Amino acid sequence: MTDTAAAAAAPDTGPDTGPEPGTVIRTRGLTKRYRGGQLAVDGLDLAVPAGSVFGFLGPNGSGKTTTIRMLLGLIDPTSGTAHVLGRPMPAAARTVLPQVGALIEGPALYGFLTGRDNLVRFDSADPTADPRTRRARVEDALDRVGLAAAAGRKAKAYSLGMKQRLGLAAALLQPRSLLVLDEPTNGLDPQGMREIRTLVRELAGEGTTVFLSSHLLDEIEQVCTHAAVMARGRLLVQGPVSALSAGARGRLTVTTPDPADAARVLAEHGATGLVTDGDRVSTDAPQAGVELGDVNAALVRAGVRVRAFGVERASLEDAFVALTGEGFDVAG
Ligand SMILES: Nc1ncnc2c1ncn2[C@@H]1O[C@H](COP(=O)(O)OP(=O)(O)OP(=O)(O)O)[C@@H](O)[C@H]1O
Repeated sequence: MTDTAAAAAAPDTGPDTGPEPGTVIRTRGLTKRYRGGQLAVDGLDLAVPAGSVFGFLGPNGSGKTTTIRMLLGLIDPTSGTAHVLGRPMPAAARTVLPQVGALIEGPALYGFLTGRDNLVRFDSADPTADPRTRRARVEDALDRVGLAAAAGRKAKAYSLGMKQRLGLAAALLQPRSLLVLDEPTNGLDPQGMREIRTLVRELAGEGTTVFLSSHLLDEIEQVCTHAAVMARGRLLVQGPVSALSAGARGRLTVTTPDPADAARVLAEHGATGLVTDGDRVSTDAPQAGVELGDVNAALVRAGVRVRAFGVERASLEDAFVALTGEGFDVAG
């Protein structure tokens, strides 16, 4: 039996506690072991709040695409459950998927057709789409992704960024509650990345929940309200991006012509993680309860000439390093 046949045969109920209100995607113990034995996703408990831009972050091979394929009912989990828009997947795929716009592994476009005609083709393939309003839907979708002016050009002449936007336009032909985008900026130049990020922010502003996978930490920081971090098929952490970054302490940096004295004074005040680099001495940010002004005063009292003094906010990357004890290796 194929995966799809198994999915169709599965009943629309399951041995789990069901969805949660305000949660657009909920998985419990979601696990996928491929036939070759590879454990791609291992006991994933994911909760994506309605209205969030949710970044699904992890190095290549960490299980992001496999998870997305299970969420969309394209492959069956080995065990565990997934609810999307409150319904179990893959059992409820037929009712759920029309409300979900998805862009995975690049859009399937006909290069010899214009951008507009590609959208007409997508719309015609949708049995629920009224042919009488097709033109308006297509023009509206082109407009939303900023391709109205280029709509009459053949898709093969489009840049990679334009092709991605055309794929998004196809996903937006119908109103969607949820957009699922697998590495939407992969392979794009900085301008193309900016276009996609702007579009994602706009869509989120209109109330669409966006679930996007990425291996780029700064991308997640720039566009996402929430994030989950995957490594080797397991979920390391999830939550609001601000809370994830806050989990890491940030760094206190002192710029001074007297770095050796500064390092000594900071060490005497219990600083950890001391690093001296030329005229900059940095340490882990002091624990809560330590008054930064006191640290600065101690430096000055000891004769250290302080040129600059400040705490740099922790980034998501700091949080990731703190969590895993290793850098974020995109090569996986
Ligand atoms: N069809 C398959 N059969 C066997 N193993 C697979 C299959 N698809 C993926 N894998 C393996 O499962 C693991 C997770 O892959 P997956 O593609 O889900 O990761 P990813 O985080 O999306 O990475 P990428 O960004 O490279 O797609 C990898 O070790 C991969 O080699």
